[in-house]
Amino acid sequence: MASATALFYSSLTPKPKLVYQNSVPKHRPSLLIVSSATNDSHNSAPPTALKNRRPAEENIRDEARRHRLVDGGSSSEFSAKYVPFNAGQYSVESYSLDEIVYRSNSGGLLDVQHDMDALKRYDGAYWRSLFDSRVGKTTWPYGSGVWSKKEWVLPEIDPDDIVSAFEGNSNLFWAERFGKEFLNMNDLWVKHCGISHTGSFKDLGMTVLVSQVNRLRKLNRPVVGVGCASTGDTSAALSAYCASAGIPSVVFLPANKISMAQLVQPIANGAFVLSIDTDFDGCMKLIREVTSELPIYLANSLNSLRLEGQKTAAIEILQQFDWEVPDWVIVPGGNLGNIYAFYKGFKMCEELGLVDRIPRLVCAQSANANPLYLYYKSGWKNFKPVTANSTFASAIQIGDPVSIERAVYALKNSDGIVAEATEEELMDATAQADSTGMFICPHTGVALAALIKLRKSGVIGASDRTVVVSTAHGLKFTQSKIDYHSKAIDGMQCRFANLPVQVKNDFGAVMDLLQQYLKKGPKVYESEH
Ligand SMILES: Cc1ncc(COP(=O)(O)O)c(C=O)c1O
Ligand SMILES: N[C@@H](CCOP(=O)(O)O)C(=O)O
Repeated sequence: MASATALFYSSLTPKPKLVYQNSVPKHRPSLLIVSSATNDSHNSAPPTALKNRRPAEENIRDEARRHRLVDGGSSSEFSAKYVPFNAGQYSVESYSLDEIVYRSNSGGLLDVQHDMDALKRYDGAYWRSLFDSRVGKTTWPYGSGVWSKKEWVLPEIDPDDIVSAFEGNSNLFWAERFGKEFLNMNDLWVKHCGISHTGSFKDLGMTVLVSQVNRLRKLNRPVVGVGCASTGDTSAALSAYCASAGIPSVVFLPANKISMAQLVQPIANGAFVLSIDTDFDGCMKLIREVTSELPIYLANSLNSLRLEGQKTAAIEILQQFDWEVPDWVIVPGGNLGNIYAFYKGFKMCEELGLVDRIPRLVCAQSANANPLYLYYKSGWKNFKPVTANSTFASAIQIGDPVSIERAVYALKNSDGIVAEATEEELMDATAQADSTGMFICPHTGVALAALIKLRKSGVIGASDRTVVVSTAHGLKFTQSKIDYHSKAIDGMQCRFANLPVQVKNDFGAVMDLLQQYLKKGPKVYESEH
């Protein structure tokens, strides 16, 4: 006799439930019908078959390979190639991703163009289900937030060539107290891209670039090592991913302009580290010259491969809101690849029917390194690189951003805005965020300071759903926090400083202090110190 549960399920209109399995049936990427429950999670039946644990002698890469072999190989029905950035429909220039090319014939930027017609053979609901089905698994390579979107990233790479730390899937933090206390907002979110393998969003792009390098080396292309110029985070990601794949890495750092934590990352990961007596823009110029002479592959975001990984953070945000589109996304900008990556991720989701619009983008710059802001203020009339001044947001101390055209394109096509923040504004915003339980980097402080201004001017409304992209981990920037909280910054009030109180090793003295603190109330006590 049928059980009560079976009768209950049989009374529901059966709709195929799509569940991811790591085998990839040809012409139907990575989806398998395993039960006939409805898609409504309240009504869904438990899966009918339990998966067997893989044999002890097999690792997750082997397991994925075995499944591909059973399913008849891993040939992809999707593809991508390099084209000149924003070339227009009549351009025929294109390059295979297996070529080593960073610039178009005319010297312009490149973009990775996907075969959208092939992707459009599946509807938005299909892609949403596919991506959702891969979250939270350890299946190679889909346990990564980047590679869980493989068909939209590098569709043709063999999973065996992928170098991944299961990056991505970062926390989308509801900034409840910060929103309520400082901005009268209740739908404010911080996408913590810096809570990641090497502590910044660069991991998202670097897994893609280093995986492609791994493939190029297996194809015997002339790539002896990989190199970048860096303000600290790109070099950390590059050296870690290269070390994990056994590929040599070379990093050019502006001497004395990056944090100690960032400097030690490539050193520890065994990179060849050159500390050069110039700024980031000087290092960038040098690495471009060097990589055009030597078989060292360029890993900066001038290389459009990086942006394919970085764009998955945008897809993830939509996914985390159950495919509802936020009103605003605020991104700190330096070399300006990331703002375009976000635009591209959102735009692909719109074009492929996962969502019906894209959010408005805000790019936030430090006032000490603000070439995009100045360009925006000129009505996009007059772009001039600047010499970037020193800023606590040291990773965006960039005066001649390589992706300027990409950023302008992203902002114009998303009804976007550019904002800037002074040193005091960005450090205050950082301290305010930290006082509500975050521990953010100064670049995220730039983005929050921009948000504070846009809220005050009424551009962003109290109930607008807003996402601030946090780009690095605060632990990389502890010196700036120490300077702020010890009020050791010339000309800065440090209004939100929380000074430690020195007290002798004496019970009475400690009790006196605590009683004062409790009597006055923590808030009053803090503002007096
Ligand atoms: C922590 C951090 N935030 C923001 C940025 C800016 O990103 P992009 O250069 O893509 O504009 C960078 C690097 O430039 C960074 O390292
Ligand atoms: N902040 C970056 C600067 C270089 O940016 P990239 O995205 O072009 O590599 C860094 O951390 O080096």
